[in-house]
Amino acid sequence: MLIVADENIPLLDAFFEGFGEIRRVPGRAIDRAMVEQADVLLVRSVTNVNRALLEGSKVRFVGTCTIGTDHLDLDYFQQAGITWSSAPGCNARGVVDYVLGSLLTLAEIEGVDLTRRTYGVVGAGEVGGRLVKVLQGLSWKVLVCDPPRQAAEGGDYVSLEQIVEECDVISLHTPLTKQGQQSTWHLFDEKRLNQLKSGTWLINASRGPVVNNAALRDVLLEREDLQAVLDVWEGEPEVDVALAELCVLATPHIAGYSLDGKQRGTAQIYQAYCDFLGQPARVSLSDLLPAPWLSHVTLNAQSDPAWALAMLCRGVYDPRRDDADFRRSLVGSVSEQRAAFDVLRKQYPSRREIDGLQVRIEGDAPELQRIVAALGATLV
Ligand SMILES: NC(=O)C1=CN([C@@H]2O[C@H](COP(=O)(O)OP(=O)(O)OC[C@H]3O[C@@H](n4cnc5c(N)ncnc54)[C@H](O)[C@@H]3O)[C@@H](O)[C@H]2O)C=CC1
Ligand SMILES: O=C(O)C(=O)[C@H](O)COP(=O)(O)O
Repeated sequence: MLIVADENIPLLDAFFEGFGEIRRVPGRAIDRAMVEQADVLLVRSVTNVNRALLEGSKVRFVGTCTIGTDHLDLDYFQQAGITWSSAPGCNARGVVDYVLGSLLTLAEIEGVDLTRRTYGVVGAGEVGGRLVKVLQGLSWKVLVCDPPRQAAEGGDYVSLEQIVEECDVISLHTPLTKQGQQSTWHLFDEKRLNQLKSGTWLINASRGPVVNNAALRDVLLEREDLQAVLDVWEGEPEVDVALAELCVLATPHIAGYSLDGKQRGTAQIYQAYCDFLGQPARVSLSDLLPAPWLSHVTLNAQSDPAWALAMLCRGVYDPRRDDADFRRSLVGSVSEQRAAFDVLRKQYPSRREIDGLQVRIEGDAPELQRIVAALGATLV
């Protein structure tokens, strides 16, 4: 049995060595010849898996250790009888932590009180839903736009127009879709970007083409009042360097790159593969994840709540380092810049999730308790 796998999938041996030969290959280089004799193909977001890649191969199971599925041709899988799985929610918390870190940076630069802003979350699934919970837990005002969920379940959702009209901060968490009424390709096009109210912060950690990058660059050049944070780019690994330079934070698609999230992705695909084979899972992620570098924090009850929020978030993850590393890579030729994008992702440092923290508060401090609970950390 042959498993062809993206070399950037962590814990491949720990989870898959019992099933057969594992052949590790660079994700962007995977081609027909590489998969022809494979029974199982394990990928990340950088490999387009479609008829052109798989037709004539032995592949019967495709797993992507990611949340997004826009690189998979699911219609073809169905026609060809190929079982597939993604890893829903695996790195959602990492993205939430990225957004929190971005908000802290924006607030510092702009001299703004985060408690007084109105937040718009577009797409309220695994990522957006968790982000909404955190923001609401902090008692910040949040509007949520998710037309598919609104149509399916009803509930307290608003239109995208209302988000654009009323929100000071807009964070995008939709999948990338190109068809249908709720298509998200260029959801933020030139027209919508021009409608953003004065002083809006726009954060995109979903997929690059959800925002028209060329239009965003032009709008940012025109309007100094707007601030953008981009983790994902149209055409990545190539990025519009001029656009990156206009962003407050620019990062190479690492919002979800917590160690926990990446390893969870592999574990979920392992579980899906065991289900496909009809056999019990024998390997458990909890036995494999290392202890976090920072696990216990003690706060004095007199701590300033804004300081405590920033300290707890940044103690675990601060996107400014990723931004600095990325900016240093935006030099040289296009091919050097493309290579650097992938190297930064491949060599990404170990990063954990904020909700893994255990926080002790010395004394009675309801406001601090609320912050700890909102972050999903454990009060001990
Ligand atoms: N930057 C990064 O590192 C990461 C990026 N992602 C991206 O984030 C996306 C969202 O992730 P999840 O929340 O886990 O996905 P999800 O599938 O759980 O939720 C997506 C939500 O978006 C909603 N939606 C779809 N079309 C919409 C539209 N036109 N307007 C508003 N809402 C719409 C859906 O109804 C759903 O509730 C993924 O598809 C992936 O592309 C995910 C993980 C990491
Ligand atoms: O899970 C997703 O969806 C993501 O965007 C991942 O963070 C992408 O990571 P790679 O698969 O590109 O390594």
